[in-house]
Amino acid sequence: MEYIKLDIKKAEQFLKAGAVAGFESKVKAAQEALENGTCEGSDFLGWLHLPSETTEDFLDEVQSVANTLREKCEVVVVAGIGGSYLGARAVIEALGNSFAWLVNDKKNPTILFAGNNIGEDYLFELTEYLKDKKFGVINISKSGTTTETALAFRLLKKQCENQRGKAEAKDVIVAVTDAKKGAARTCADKEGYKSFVIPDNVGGRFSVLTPVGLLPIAIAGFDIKAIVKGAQDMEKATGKDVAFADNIAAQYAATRQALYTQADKKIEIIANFQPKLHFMAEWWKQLYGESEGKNNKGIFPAACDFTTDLHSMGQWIQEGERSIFETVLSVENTNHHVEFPSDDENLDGLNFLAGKRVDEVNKMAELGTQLAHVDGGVPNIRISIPKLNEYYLGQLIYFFEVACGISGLLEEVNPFNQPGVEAYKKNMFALLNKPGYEAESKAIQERLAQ
Ligand SMILES: O=P(O)(O)OC[C@H]1O[C@H](O)[C@H](O)[C@@H](O)[C@@H]1O
Repeated sequence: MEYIKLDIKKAEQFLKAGAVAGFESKVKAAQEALENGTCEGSDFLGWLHLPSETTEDFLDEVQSVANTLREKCEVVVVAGIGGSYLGARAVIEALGNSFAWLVNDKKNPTILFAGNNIGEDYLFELTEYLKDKKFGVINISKSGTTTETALAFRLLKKQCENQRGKAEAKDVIVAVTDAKKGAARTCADKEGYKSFVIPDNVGGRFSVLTPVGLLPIAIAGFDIKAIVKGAQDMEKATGKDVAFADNIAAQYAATRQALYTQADKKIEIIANFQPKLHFMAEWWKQLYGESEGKNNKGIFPAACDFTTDLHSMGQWIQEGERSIFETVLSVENTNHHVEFPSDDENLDGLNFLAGKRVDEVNKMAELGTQLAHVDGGVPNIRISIPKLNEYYLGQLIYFFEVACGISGLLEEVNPFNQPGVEAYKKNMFALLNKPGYEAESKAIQERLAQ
Protein backbone atom coordinates (compact mmCIF):
# COMPACT_ATOMS: atom_id res chain seq x y z
CA MET A 1 0.00 0.00 0.00
CA GLU A 2 1.11 3.53 -0.69
CA TYR A 3 0.58 6.76 1.17
CA ILE A 4 -1.23 9.85 0.04
CA LYS A 5 1.29 12.48 -1.02
CA LEU A 6 1.63 16.20 -0.53
CA ASP A 7 3.30 18.59 -2.98
CA ILE A 8 3.84 22.16 -1.80
CA LYS A 9 6.38 23.29 -4.41
CA LYS A 10 3.88 25.45 -6.28
CA ALA A 11 2.88 27.13 -3.04
CA GLU A 12 6.42 27.69 -1.83
CA GLN A 13 7.25 29.72 -4.93
CA PHE A 14 4.92 32.42 -3.54
CA LEU A 15 6.81 32.55 -0.25
CA LYS A 16 10.28 33.70 0.78
CA ALA A 17 12.86 30.90 0.63
CA GLY A 18 12.68 28.78 3.77
CA ALA A 19 9.31 30.14 4.90
CA VAL A 20 7.73 26.73 5.41
CA ALA A 21 10.86 25.30 7.02
CA GLY A 22 10.80 28.32 9.33
CA PHE A 23 7.72 26.87 11.02
CA GLU A 24 9.52 23.72 12.14
CA SER A 25 10.02 24.66 15.79
CA LYS A 26 6.49 26.04 16.13
CA VAL A 27 5.07 22.89 14.55
CA LYS A 28 7.12 20.75 16.93
CA ALA A 29 5.75 22.73 19.86
CA ALA A 30 2.20 22.26 18.56
CA GLN A 31 2.77 18.53 18.15
CA GLU A 32 4.16 18.25 21.68
CA ALA A 33 1.20 20.21 23.05
CA LEU A 34 -1.26 17.90 21.27
CA GLU A 35 0.59 14.80 22.42
CA ASN A 36 0.98 15.95 26.03
CA GLY A 37 -2.47 17.50 26.25
CA THR A 38 -1.06 20.88 27.21
CA CYS A 39 -2.78 22.95 24.50
CA GLU A 40 -6.04 24.84 24.78
CA GLY A 41 -8.98 22.54 24.25
CA SER A 42 -7.04 19.59 25.65
CA ASP A 43 -10.33 17.99 26.79
CA PHE A 44 -11.01 17.25 23.12
CA LEU A 45 -7.93 15.32 22.04
CA GLY A 46 -9.54 11.88 21.95
CA TRP A 47 -9.29 11.83 18.14
CA LEU A 48 -5.47 11.98 18.20
CA HIS A 49 -4.89 8.30 18.94
CA LEU A 50 -8.38 7.10 18.15
CA PRO A 51 -7.33 4.97 15.14
CA SER A 52 -4.68 3.02 17.07
CA GLU A 53 -7.00 2.64 20.05
CA THR A 54 -9.87 1.23 17.97
CA THR A 55 -10.10 -2.54 18.44
CA GLU A 56 -11.22 -5.21 15.99
CA ASP A 57 -13.88 -6.28 18.52
CA PHE A 58 -15.35 -2.81 18.54
CA LEU A 59 -15.43 -2.68 14.75
CA ASP A 60 -17.10 -6.12 14.74
CA GLU A 61 -19.79 -4.76 17.05
CA VAL A 62 -20.40 -1.77 14.75
CA GLN A 63 -20.50 -4.13 11.77
CA SER A 64 -22.97 -6.44 13.44
CA VAL A 65 -25.42 -3.58 14.13
CA ALA A 66 -24.87 -2.42 10.55
CA ASN A 67 -25.68 -5.92 9.30
CA THR A 68 -28.99 -5.95 11.19
CA LEU A 69 -30.03 -2.71 9.48
CA ARG A 70 -28.75 -3.97 6.12
CA GLU A 71 -30.95 -7.06 6.47
CA LYS A 72 -34.05 -5.31 7.70
CA CYS A 73 -34.10 -2.06 5.74
CA GLU A 74 -34.43 -1.00 2.11
CA VAL A 75 -33.60 2.56 3.15
CA VAL A 76 -31.66 3.90 6.12
CA VAL A 77 -32.02 7.56 7.03
CA VAL A 78 -29.00 9.08 8.74
CA ALA A 79 -30.22 11.97 10.91
CA GLY A 80 -27.44 14.34 11.91
CA ILE A 81 -25.84 17.69 11.11
CA GLY A 82 -22.31 19.10 11.00
CA GLY A 83 -19.83 16.67 12.48
CA SER A 84 -22.64 14.19 13.04
CA TYR A 85 -23.32 14.03 9.30
CA LEU A 86 -20.63 15.27 6.95
CA GLY A 87 -17.97 12.61 7.52
CA ALA A 88 -20.33 9.73 6.83
CA ARG A 89 -21.71 11.43 3.74
CA ALA A 90 -18.21 12.31 2.52
CA VAL A 91 -17.08 8.69 2.61
CA ILE A 92 -20.34 7.17 1.34
CA GLU A 93 -20.44 9.52 -1.65
CA ALA A 94 -16.73 9.15 -2.39
CA LEU A 95 -16.97 5.37 -2.49
CA GLY A 96 -20.51 4.82 -3.67
CA ASN A 97 -22.08 4.71 -7.09
CA SER A 98 -22.82 8.26 -8.29
CA PHE A 99 -26.36 7.09 -9.04
CA ALA A 100 -26.76 5.01 -5.88
CA TRP A 101 -30.34 6.07 -5.26
CA LEU A 102 -31.33 4.83 -8.72
CA VAL A 103 -29.55 1.49 -8.43
CA ASN A 104 -32.07 -1.03 -7.28
CA ASP A 105 -30.00 -4.21 -7.06
CA LYS A 106 -30.87 -4.67 -3.36
CA LYS A 107 -27.21 -5.29 -2.49
CA ASN A 108 -27.12 -2.26 -0.22
CA PRO A 109 -29.80 -0.22 1.46
CA THR A 110 -30.26 3.26 0.05
CA ILE A 111 -28.74 5.79 2.45
CA LEU A 112 -30.55 9.10 2.82
CA PHE A 113 -29.67 12.04 5.01
CA ALA A 114 -31.95 14.20 7.15
CA GLY A 115 -31.70 16.47 10.16
CA ASN A 116 -29.15 18.64 8.37
CA ASN A 117 -31.59 21.41 7.47
CA ILE A 118 -35.02 22.70 8.46
CA GLY A 119 -36.52 22.58 4.97
CA GLU A 120 -40.21 21.79 5.24
CA ASP A 121 -40.42 20.64 1.62
CA TYR A 122 -37.35 18.45 2.14
CA LEU A 123 -38.96 16.72 5.10
CA PHE A 124 -42.31 16.42 3.32
CA GLU A 125 -40.71 14.83 0.28
CA LEU A 126 -38.58 12.53 2.43
CA THR A 127 -41.51 11.28 4.49
CA GLU A 128 -43.58 10.81 1.30
CA TYR A 129 -40.81 8.74 -0.28
CA LEU A 130 -40.51 6.60 2.85
CA LYS A 131 -44.24 5.82 3.00
CA ASP A 132 -43.99 2.46 1.27
CA LYS A 133 -40.40 1.66 2.28
CA LYS A 134 -39.02 -0.57 4.99
CA PHE A 135 -36.78 2.03 6.52
CA GLY A 136 -34.56 2.44 9.57
CA VAL A 137 -33.09 5.53 11.25
CA ILE A 138 -29.77 6.39 12.85
CA ASN A 139 -30.13 9.32 15.20
CA ILE A 140 -26.69 10.90 15.47
CA SER A 141 -26.00 13.82 17.77
CA LYS A 142 -23.14 14.36 20.19
CA SER A 143 -25.07 16.83 22.31
CA GLY A 144 -28.31 14.97 21.71
CA THR A 145 -30.16 18.27 21.61
CA THR A 146 -29.49 19.74 18.16
CA THR A 147 -32.76 21.18 16.84
CA GLU A 148 -32.42 20.21 13.18
CA THR A 149 -31.64 16.59 14.02
CA ALA A 150 -34.20 16.28 16.81
CA LEU A 151 -36.93 17.66 14.57
CA ALA A 152 -36.23 15.19 11.78
CA PHE A 153 -35.86 12.31 14.22
CA ARG A 154 -39.20 13.02 15.87
CA LEU A 155 -40.93 12.79 12.49
CA LEU A 156 -39.00 9.72 11.36
CA LYS A 157 -39.40 7.82 14.64
CA LYS A 158 -43.19 8.27 14.54
CA GLN A 159 -43.37 7.25 10.89
CA CYS A 160 -41.15 4.21 11.41
CA GLU A 161 -43.25 3.07 14.40
CA ASN A 162 -46.49 3.66 12.48
CA GLN A 163 -45.29 1.67 9.49
CA ARG A 164 -43.49 -1.20 11.22
CA GLY A 165 -45.01 -1.27 14.70
CA LYS A 166 -43.14 -0.20 17.84
CA ALA A 167 -41.50 -3.58 18.45
CA GLU A 168 -40.01 -3.92 14.97
CA ALA A 169 -39.08 -0.23 14.84
CA LYS A 170 -36.94 -0.79 17.92
CA ASP A 171 -34.67 -3.08 15.91
CA VAL A 172 -34.05 -0.57 13.14
CA ILE A 173 -33.58 2.64 15.11
CA VAL A 174 -30.10 3.22 16.47
CA ALA A 175 -28.73 6.16 18.45
CA VAL A 176 -25.18 7.48 18.34
CA THR A 177 -24.86 10.06 21.09
CA ASP A 178 -23.42 10.99 24.48
CA ALA A 179 -23.05 8.26 27.13
CA LYS A 180 -25.33 10.02 29.61
CA LYS A 181 -26.56 13.47 28.57
CA GLY A 182 -29.07 14.78 26.05
CA ALA A 183 -32.49 13.95 24.68
CA ALA A 184 -31.16 11.40 22.19
CA ARG A 185 -29.66 9.39 25.08
CA THR A 186 -32.83 9.64 27.19
CA CYS A 187 -34.95 8.49 24.26
CA ALA A 188 -32.61 5.60 23.33
CA ASP A 189 -32.51 4.32 26.90
CA LYS A 190 -36.27 4.63 27.37
CA GLU A 191 -37.15 2.95 24.08
CA GLY A 192 -34.41 0.34 24.37
CA TYR A 193 -32.67 1.25 21.12
CA LYS A 194 -29.24 -0.08 20.34
CA SER A 195 -26.86 2.81 20.90
CA PHE A 196 -23.23 3.79 20.50
CA VAL A 197 -21.40 6.38 22.56
CA ILE A 198 -19.54 9.35 21.13
CA PRO A 199 -16.58 9.74 23.47
CA ASP A 200 -16.62 12.95 25.51
CA ASN A 201 -13.14 13.84 24.35
CA VAL A 202 -13.88 13.62 20.61
CA GLY A 203 -15.49 16.77 19.20
CA GLY A 204 -18.16 16.48 16.52
CA ARG A 205 -16.01 17.51 13.58
CA PHE A 206 -13.30 15.02 14.61
CA SER A 207 -15.76 12.14 15.10
CA VAL A 208 -15.97 10.45 11.69
CA LEU A 209 -13.80 7.54 12.85
CA THR A 210 -16.20 6.81 15.75
CA PRO A 211 -19.59 5.12 15.12
CA VAL A 212 -20.80 8.59 14.04
CA GLY A 213 -19.18 7.89 10.69
CA LEU A 214 -18.39 4.19 10.85
CA LEU A 215 -21.94 2.93 11.41
CA PRO A 216 -23.55 4.65 8.38
CA ILE A 217 -20.50 3.79 6.27
CA ALA A 218 -20.79 0.10 7.25
CA ILE A 219 -24.53 0.12 6.55
CA ALA A 220 -23.79 1.52 3.10
CA GLY A 221 -21.64 -1.56 2.47
CA PHE A 222 -18.12 -0.20 2.85
CA ASP A 223 -15.21 -1.76 4.71
CA ILE A 224 -14.77 0.09 8.00
CA LYS A 225 -11.75 -1.97 9.01
CA ALA A 226 -9.90 -0.75 5.92
CA ILE A 227 -10.81 2.86 6.75
CA VAL A 228 -9.48 2.51 10.27
CA LYS A 229 -6.35 0.74 8.98
CA GLY A 230 -5.70 3.68 6.66
CA ALA A 231 -6.12 6.08 9.56
CA GLN A 232 -3.83 3.97 11.76
CA ASP A 233 -1.11 4.02 9.13
CA MET A 234 -1.48 7.79 8.77
CA GLU A 235 -1.37 8.17 12.57
CA LYS A 236 2.10 6.59 12.43
CA ALA A 237 3.18 8.57 9.36
CA THR A 238 2.23 11.90 10.98
CA GLY A 239 3.40 11.17 14.53
CA LYS A 240 5.32 13.81 16.40
CA ASP A 241 8.61 11.94 16.03
CA VAL A 242 8.42 11.85 12.25
CA ALA A 243 10.88 14.42 10.84
CA PHE A 244 9.25 17.73 9.88
CA ALA A 245 10.28 17.41 6.23
CA ASP A 246 8.73 13.94 5.98
CA ASN A 247 5.56 14.65 7.94
CA ILE A 248 2.87 15.64 5.45
CA ALA A 249 0.49 16.92 8.14
CA ALA A 250 3.19 19.19 9.56
CA GLN A 251 4.08 20.40 6.05
CA TYR A 252 0.47 21.12 5.10
CA ALA A 253 -0.21 22.99 8.34
CA ALA A 254 2.98 25.04 8.02
CA THR A 255 2.36 25.86 4.33
CA ARG A 256 -1.19 27.07 5.02
CA GLN A 257 -0.05 29.26 7.88
CA ALA A 258 2.90 30.63 5.88
CA LEU A 259 0.54 31.60 3.05
CA TYR A 260 -1.88 33.18 5.52
CA THR A 261 0.57 35.13 7.62
CA GLN A 262 3.31 35.93 5.10
CA ALA A 263 1.56 36.13 1.72
CA ASP A 264 -1.81 37.53 2.80
CA LYS A 265 -3.74 34.56 1.43
CA LYS A 266 -6.98 34.58 3.39
CA ILE A 267 -9.00 31.98 1.53
CA GLU A 268 -8.19 28.34 0.85
CA ILE A 269 -10.13 26.72 -1.95
CA ILE A 270 -10.16 22.96 -1.79
CA ALA A 271 -10.67 21.72 -5.30
CA ASN A 272 -11.36 18.25 -6.62
CA PHE A 273 -11.52 16.85 -10.11
CA GLN A 274 -13.86 14.02 -9.09
CA PRO A 275 -17.48 14.88 -8.31
CA LYS A 276 -17.51 12.06 -5.77
CA LEU A 277 -15.33 14.20 -3.52
CA HIS A 278 -17.84 17.03 -3.20
CA PHE A 279 -18.84 16.05 0.33
CA MET A 280 -15.27 15.35 1.37
CA ALA A 281 -14.74 19.07 0.76
CA GLU A 282 -17.86 19.87 2.79
CA TRP A 283 -16.50 17.81 5.69
CA TRP A 284 -13.12 19.55 5.36
CA LYS A 285 -14.83 22.97 5.40
CA GLN A 286 -16.39 22.28 8.78
CA LEU A 287 -13.18 20.77 10.15
CA TYR A 288 -11.07 23.80 9.27
CA GLY A 289 -13.74 26.50 9.51
CA GLU A 290 -14.92 25.65 13.02
CA SER A 291 -11.41 24.94 14.22
CA GLU A 292 -9.70 28.08 12.95
CA GLY A 293 -12.33 30.76 12.47
CA LYS A 294 -12.22 32.57 15.80
CA ASN A 295 -10.75 35.60 17.57
CA ASN A 296 -11.27 37.50 14.28
CA LYS A 297 -8.75 35.25 12.57
CA GLY A 298 -8.66 32.21 10.33
CA ILE A 299 -8.30 31.13 6.71
CA PHE A 300 -11.76 30.97 5.08
CA PRO A 301 -12.27 27.41 3.81
CA ALA A 302 -14.02 27.31 0.46
CA ALA A 303 -14.60 24.49 -2.01
CA CYS A 304 -14.93 24.03 -5.75
CA ASP A 305 -15.73 20.98 -7.86
CA PHE A 306 -13.63 20.97 -11.02
CA THR A 307 -13.91 20.99 -13.92
CA THR A 308 -17.59 21.90 -13.21
CA ASP A 309 -16.80 25.12 -11.37
CA LEU A 310 -14.08 26.17 -13.79
CA HIS A 311 -17.05 27.17 -15.94
CA SER A 312 -18.51 29.32 -13.19
CA MET A 313 -15.85 30.23 -10.62
CA GLY A 314 -12.86 29.82 -12.94
CA GLN A 315 -12.84 33.49 -13.92
CA TRP A 316 -12.73 34.65 -10.30
CA ILE A 317 -10.00 32.21 -9.40
CA GLN A 318 -7.91 33.16 -12.44
CA GLU A 319 -8.23 36.94 -12.23
CA GLY A 320 -10.12 38.01 -9.10
CA GLU A 321 -8.64 39.39 -5.88
CA ARG A 322 -5.36 37.62 -5.16
CA SER A 323 -6.31 36.54 -1.66
CA ILE A 324 -6.70 32.82 -2.38
CA PHE A 325 -4.70 29.66 -2.51
CA GLU A 326 -5.80 26.31 -3.83
CA THR A 327 -5.48 22.83 -2.39
CA VAL A 328 -6.21 20.20 -5.01
CA LEU A 329 -7.37 16.73 -4.13
CA SER A 330 -5.95 14.70 -6.98
CA VAL A 331 -7.01 11.08 -7.46
CA GLU A 332 -4.25 9.21 -9.27
CA ASN A 333 -6.22 6.19 -10.51
CA THR A 334 -9.91 5.81 -11.23
CA ASN A 335 -11.81 2.65 -10.35
CA HIS A 336 -13.30 2.26 -13.83
CA HIS A 337 -12.14 2.51 -17.43
CA VAL A 338 -13.97 4.48 -20.15
CA GLU A 339 -12.42 5.29 -23.53
CA PHE A 340 -13.60 7.90 -25.99
CA PRO A 341 -14.89 6.21 -29.14
CA SER A 342 -13.85 7.20 -32.63
CA ASP A 343 -16.53 8.64 -34.89
CA ASP A 344 -16.42 8.47 -38.69
CA GLU A 345 -18.09 11.81 -39.19
CA ASN A 346 -16.18 13.57 -36.40
CA LEU A 347 -18.79 16.32 -36.32
CA ASP A 348 -17.70 17.40 -32.85
CA GLY A 349 -14.03 17.44 -33.88
CA LEU A 350 -13.13 15.17 -30.98
CA ASN A 351 -11.45 12.36 -32.91
CA PHE A 352 -8.10 13.56 -31.55
CA LEU A 353 -9.31 12.06 -28.27
CA ALA A 354 -10.42 8.73 -29.74
CA GLY A 355 -8.94 5.82 -27.83
CA LYS A 356 -7.94 8.02 -24.89
CA ARG A 357 -9.23 7.38 -21.38
CA VAL A 358 -11.65 9.94 -19.95
CA ASP A 359 -9.30 10.22 -17.00
CA GLU A 360 -6.42 11.17 -19.28
CA VAL A 361 -8.43 14.18 -20.43
CA ASN A 362 -9.35 14.96 -16.82
CA LYS A 363 -5.68 14.80 -15.79
CA MET A 364 -4.72 17.24 -18.56
CA ALA A 365 -7.50 19.54 -17.36
CA GLU A 366 -6.04 19.24 -13.87
CA LEU A 367 -2.50 20.00 -14.96
CA GLY A 368 -3.62 22.81 -17.26
CA THR A 369 -5.63 24.33 -14.42
CA GLN A 370 -2.74 24.12 -11.99
CA LEU A 371 -0.39 25.88 -14.42
CA ALA A 372 -2.96 28.54 -15.31
CA HIS A 373 -3.89 29.29 -11.69
CA VAL A 374 -0.26 29.42 -10.57
CA ASP A 375 0.44 31.79 -13.52
CA GLY A 376 -2.52 33.83 -12.30
CA GLY A 377 -1.00 34.20 -8.83
CA VAL A 378 -2.74 31.39 -6.96
CA PRO A 379 -0.43 29.25 -4.81
CA ASN A 380 -1.17 25.56 -5.29
CA ILE A 381 -0.95 22.68 -2.84
CA ARG A 382 -1.55 19.20 -4.21
CA ILE A 383 -2.71 16.19 -2.24
CA SER A 384 -2.47 13.00 -4.30
CA ILE A 385 -4.68 10.08 -3.38
CA PRO A 386 -3.64 6.82 -5.08
CA LYS A 387 -7.28 5.85 -5.59
CA LEU A 388 -10.69 6.22 -4.00
CA ASN A 389 -11.01 3.30 -1.63
CA GLU A 390 -11.63 2.87 2.08
CA TYR A 391 -7.96 2.59 3.00
CA TYR A 392 -6.85 5.82 1.35
CA LEU A 393 -9.88 7.74 2.60
CA GLY A 394 -8.95 6.61 6.12
CA GLN A 395 -5.49 8.06 5.53
CA LEU A 396 -6.90 11.28 4.11
CA ILE A 397 -9.32 11.84 6.99
CA TYR A 398 -6.72 11.37 9.68
CA PHE A 399 -4.19 13.47 7.74
CA PHE A 400 -6.63 16.39 7.61
CA GLU A 401 -7.52 16.03 11.29
CA VAL A 402 -3.98 16.08 12.61
CA ALA A 403 -2.95 18.86 10.22
CA CYS A 404 -5.94 20.86 11.45
CA GLY A 405 -4.94 20.43 15.08
CA ILE A 406 -1.41 21.63 14.30
CA SER A 407 -2.57 24.48 12.06
CA GLY A 408 -5.04 25.81 14.64
CA LEU A 409 -2.35 25.84 17.30
CA LEU A 410 0.04 27.64 14.92
CA GLU A 411 -2.69 30.25 14.51
CA GLU A 412 -2.83 30.51 18.32
CA VAL A 413 -6.50 29.71 18.71
CA ASN A 414 -8.23 26.85 20.50
CA PRO A 415 -8.91 24.55 17.53
CA PHE A 416 -11.31 22.36 19.48
CA ASN A 417 -14.17 24.65 20.50
CA GLN A 418 -16.86 26.47 18.51
CA PRO A 419 -18.37 29.13 20.78
CA GLY A 420 -19.54 31.26 17.85
CA VAL A 421 -22.05 28.66 16.68
CA GLU A 422 -24.29 29.33 19.68
CA ALA A 423 -25.17 32.90 18.63
CA TYR A 424 -27.77 31.99 16.00
CA LYS A 425 -29.19 29.21 18.15
CA LYS A 426 -29.78 31.61 21.06
CA ASN A 427 -31.67 34.01 18.78
CA MET A 428 -33.68 31.21 17.16
CA PHE A 429 -34.75 29.79 20.54
CA ALA A 430 -35.65 33.27 21.78
CA LEU A 431 -37.75 33.87 18.65
CA LEU A 432 -39.48 30.50 19.06
CA ASN A 433 -40.18 31.17 22.77
CA LYS A 434 -38.32 28.11 23.97
CA PRO A 435 -38.89 27.56 27.70
CA GLY A 436 -35.89 28.92 29.60
CA TYR A 437 -35.33 31.71 27.05
CA GLU A 438 -37.94 34.15 28.46
CA ALA A 439 -35.50 37.02 29.04
CA GLU A 440 -33.89 36.55 25.60
CA SER A 441 -37.35 36.37 23.97
CA LYS A 442 -38.35 39.66 25.55
CA ALA A 443 -35.06 41.34 24.56
CA ILE A 444 -35.22 40.14 20.96
CA GLN A 445 -38.85 41.18 20.53
CA GLU A 446 -37.97 44.66 21.82
CA ARG A 447 -35.04 44.83 19.42
CA LEU A 448 -37.19 43.83 16.45
CA ALA A 449 -39.85 46.41 17.37
CA GLN A 450 -37.34 49.28 17.23
O1 LIG B 1 -23.64 16.29 17.15
P1 LIG B 1 -24.43 17.49 17.54
O2 LIG B 1 -24.31 17.79 19.01
O3 LIG B 1 -25.87 17.32 17.13
O4 LIG B 1 -23.88 18.75 16.81
C1 LIG B 1 -23.88 18.88 15.43
C2 LIG B 1 -23.07 20.09 14.99
O5 LIG B 1 -23.72 21.28 15.33
C3 LIG B 1 -23.17 22.19 16.25
O6 LIG B 1 -23.88 23.37 16.24
C4 LIG B 1 -21.68 22.42 16.10
O7 LIG B 1 -21.35 23.65 15.59
C5 LIG B 1 -20.98 21.35 15.31
O8 LIG B 1 -19.65 21.30 15.72
C6 LIG B 1 -21.63 20.02 15.46
O9 LIG B 1 -20.93 19.06 14.74
